[in-house]
Amino acid sequence: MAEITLSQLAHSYQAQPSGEADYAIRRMDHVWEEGGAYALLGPSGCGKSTLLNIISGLLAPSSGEVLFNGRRVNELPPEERNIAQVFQFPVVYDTMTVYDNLAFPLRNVKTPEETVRQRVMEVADSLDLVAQLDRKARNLTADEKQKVSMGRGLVRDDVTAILFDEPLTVIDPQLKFKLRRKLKEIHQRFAVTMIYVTHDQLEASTFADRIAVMYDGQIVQFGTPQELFERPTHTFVGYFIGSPGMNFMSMALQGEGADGEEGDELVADGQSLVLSQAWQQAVRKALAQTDNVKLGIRPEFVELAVEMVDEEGDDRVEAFLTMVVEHSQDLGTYAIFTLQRDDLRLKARVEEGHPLPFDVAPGTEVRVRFPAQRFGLYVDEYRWEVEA
Ligand SMILES: Nc1ncnc2c1ncn2[C@@H]1O[C@H](COP(=O)(O)OP(=O)(O)OP(=O)(O)O)[C@@H](O)[C@H]1O
Repeated sequence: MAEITLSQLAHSYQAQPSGEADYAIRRMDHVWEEGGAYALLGPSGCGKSTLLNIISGLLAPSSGEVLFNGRRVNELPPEERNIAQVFQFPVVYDTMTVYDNLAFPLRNVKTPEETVRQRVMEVADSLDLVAQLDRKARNLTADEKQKVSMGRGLVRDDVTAILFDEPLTVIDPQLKFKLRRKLKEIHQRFAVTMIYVTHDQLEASTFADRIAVMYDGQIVQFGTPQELFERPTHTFVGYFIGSPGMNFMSMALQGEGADGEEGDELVADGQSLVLSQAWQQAVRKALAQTDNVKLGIRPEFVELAVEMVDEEGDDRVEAFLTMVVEHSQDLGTYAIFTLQRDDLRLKARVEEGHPLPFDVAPGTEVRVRFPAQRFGLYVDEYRWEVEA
């Protein structure tokens, strides 16, 4: 096992990259601590497989270093890096039995047969493969074959890390949940560093203690599932994590000031928004630097009221405005309301017991309130902390 450090790492598949857009991995520094259960989460094409292949040595980075326990391994070929990799599709020897498939990585490094037997039985037990041990791999279902692939990754206890590249793609949906839990149990049992690549947030959060969210060749946030949900540090994380994702309102100054300069009224997607003093100051400061300023709030934290309340004196609330329910989606135990006012659209999650019914009539006017602590200010897509 090892700590894996990526230092000033960058990779382009082009021989002569001319700009940032030509890089599959933009310059990054990152540390995967020894023994951690990590997920690398991001949309298709963001660079996840490229990053795994650089760690395992299948691909040499254009620049930067990969270090295992502080030692540079750039020059080491994959077989000397001791990384176990499990791919999307099963890699098994069809003519061998399940037992021999699982034993293969151990026998390869001349492990005594008694140890082989012990480890194979332990891994087969963890993955519910004991009953299949004597069967030829070619007679297995796709699910079972992928379990054997995983088992081959897990069987050696001297590996630097195990990298899983979307390992559950071929697995039956009903089994996926079970296998994710299994992998988590196995992590606890064997305490090996695991990096699990996926584009599925549920898969990432059931498996990992910490998730690295990747977007456009960069890790834009590294944190616990709760941190990613509660304090996304990049708009992409807000949008990608959660269902539906975070609401973002583009901020601008409106009206006409003296000498034809831009006005002084703060608007959110064209709507004037009553903001507390601290937030007004922060948004104005950001707008003095860039046009790309957004306020973000998750649908779960948007508060709705049908009656007017005295918000001015309520220091729990950072901002409020009046909107209309465009439509509602009843999802059984909660509902998602789409709220609208001219160009501004927001989603709000409404729980059972709320004074508004899930089938609220479209056109109903509601008071929308944004609680303090739940608001985020995003400047050029990155979060700024606001002292409220
Ligand atoms: N061998 C290659 N040659 C050229 N470009 C490549 C190669 N492999 C990947 N790319 C490009 O590099 C970028 C990152 O691809 P990568 O496969 O690492 O992403 P990913 O996040 O793993 O995507 P997916 O989830 O679809 O596998 C993409 O723009 C992709 O088109």
